[in-house]
Amino acid sequence: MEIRIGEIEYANCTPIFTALKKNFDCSGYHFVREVPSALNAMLSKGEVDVSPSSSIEYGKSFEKYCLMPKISISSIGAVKSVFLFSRVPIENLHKKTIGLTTESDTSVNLLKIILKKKYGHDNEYQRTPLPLKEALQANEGLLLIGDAALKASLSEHNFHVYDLGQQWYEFTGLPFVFALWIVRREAAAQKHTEMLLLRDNLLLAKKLAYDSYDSIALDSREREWMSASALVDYWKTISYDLTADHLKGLETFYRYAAEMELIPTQPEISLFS
Ligand SMILES: C=C(O[C@@H]1C=C(C(=O)O)C=C[C@H]1O)C(=O)O
Repeated sequence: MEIRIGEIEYANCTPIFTALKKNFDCSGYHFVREVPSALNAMLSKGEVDVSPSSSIEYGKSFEKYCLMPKISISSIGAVKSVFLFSRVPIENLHKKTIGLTTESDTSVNLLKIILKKKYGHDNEYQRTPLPLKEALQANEGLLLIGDAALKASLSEHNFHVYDLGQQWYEFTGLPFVFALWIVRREAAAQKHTEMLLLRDNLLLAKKLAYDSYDSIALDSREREWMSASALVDYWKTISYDLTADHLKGLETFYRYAAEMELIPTQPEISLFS
């Protein structure tokens, strides 16, 4: 049976998907390229079977999902692609309105936790599709993720910039898990053999990717707007693992999210097998 796989259309997903497509038979896979918020919605509705998706999506609806083991999109410190841009220093953002990218579900909640728990701020939030400069005319701050954040950080501007992976690490001393490979339980049951093979292929693809960042960068579509060496640096910054320490970071994130009623309850972690 065919597996429908979500593919985040950001540079952070290029290594794993390139290695998967290059080294394994993908004829039984149908890939859907989208931004994370769209993939979360498709996963929730059953329009894809499995996807790297916002970690908060698992937290919101864990009963209907399980997780691919040993794989994620995380950072241990700075992440380089999840930024709060601000007209004023972060300490002065109390009561200010912050614009939020329409592409994210996890980082918007991470930002709410950081501003509330680390800085003691209360803020208004507003989703906006506007680019950096326009969004910061209407709001005091702006959250961007993924390629838009990478591009904005490479552009010329005079705003204050805060890396949310770094902010989290300073606050908790733990990794931050932005995305998990979330599997719909229904698909895991119906397509069990195929899903087991995908799990094995993915974990091998992760290893192969770690060893071939240079060659993956040379052929990547991101080369149009980012140098190969900057891409390799970026991929080396991201942690694609899901270790006990990552899970500690994830559970800490869920604990804060539940405390702030951003999710209904602390989710149980259940791994696909
Ligand atoms: C590190 C990143 O992690 C992402 C952040 C996500 C979110 O905020 O919901 C979802 C998927 C990841 O791609 C990034 O996109 O820059």
